[in-house]
Amino acid sequence: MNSVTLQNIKKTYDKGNVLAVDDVSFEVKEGELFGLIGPDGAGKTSIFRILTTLLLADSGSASVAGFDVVKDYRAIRNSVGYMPGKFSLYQDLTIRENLQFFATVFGTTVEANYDLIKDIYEQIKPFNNRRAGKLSGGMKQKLALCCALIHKPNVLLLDEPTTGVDVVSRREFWEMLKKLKMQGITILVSTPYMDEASLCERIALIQNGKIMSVDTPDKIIGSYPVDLYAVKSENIYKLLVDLRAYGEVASCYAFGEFLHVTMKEGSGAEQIEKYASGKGHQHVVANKIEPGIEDSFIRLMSVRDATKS
Ligand SMILES: Nc1ncnc2c1ncn2[C@@H]1O[C@H](COP(=O)(O)OP(=O)(O)OP(=O)(O)O)[C@@H](O)[C@H]1O
Repeated sequence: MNSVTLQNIKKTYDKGNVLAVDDVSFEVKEGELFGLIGPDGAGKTSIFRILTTLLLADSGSASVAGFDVVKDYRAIRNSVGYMPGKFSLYQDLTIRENLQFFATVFGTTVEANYDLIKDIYEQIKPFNNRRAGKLSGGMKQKLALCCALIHKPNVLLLDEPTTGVDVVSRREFWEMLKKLKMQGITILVSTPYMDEASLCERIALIQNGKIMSVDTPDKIIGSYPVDLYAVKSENIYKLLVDLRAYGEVASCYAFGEFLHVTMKEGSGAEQIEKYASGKGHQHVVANKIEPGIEDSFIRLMSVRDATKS
């Protein structure tokens, strides 16, 4: 059974001039940890706001926990835990007061649902009397997650929960999500960090409001259709310019200290090295590598742009 479904959802702003969500369809299965992965402005927040009944789509339909986002908006609000991208807690209330506030809004108490939040809450409990505005990013994120869980939702919708949070807190957060998933909660989480894709069971890659692919991270990476090379030399910027001008190169982009390069048919690492050396580059290294999600994302984007033009 699906816990979240979107069918042909479209959303525009500014009287139709900004197309934020472009005919988006995907499903999140019950109990799944599903990632919506895309850069800033891709349309993630608009999708979350539509799913949490805070925004109406122009067209299409969507349901969460079996409830239609338009007809059954009241029921959705009770069965969904939502953690918005922007910090949503009351800055002037303490940790304890924020939790109590959210519990009261949902007609419950912190004590009644303690089991579900216990592991997360106990990490911030020593700071119970600190105002939310004075917490670190990681602590705010834990408190926001506790507040989103306080009414025992079946589905958690987390919009960029790890944005701006340090690496250790990000890792801890994903561990918490895995534990919540094990308790049967369906989780839809968005992130601009491609490295977090591998922590999800399935992902949807989104760019400019359009879903480019929906599958497991392994399958998306496995469907990368050509060989990929990591290339470097002593002058990486000149190498980028030279390789982009080389007729045998299909794509070339900077990736950390390397360039990631794909070639037109029949060409390989040796040919890259020979060409670069011929252009006067020193210490040229070209190795065939396994692509990652970011490479798949870039390729899907360029394929889509090529079919558009
Ligand atoms: N209220 C609004 N009025 C006009 N344009 C908007 C509005 N909200 C979002 N947009 C535009 O819609 C597009 C999608 O924005 P959205 O916030 O849904 O994306 P996002 O992937 O969540 O990115 P971000 O992390 O930057 O919020 C962007 O081009 C954004 O500028």
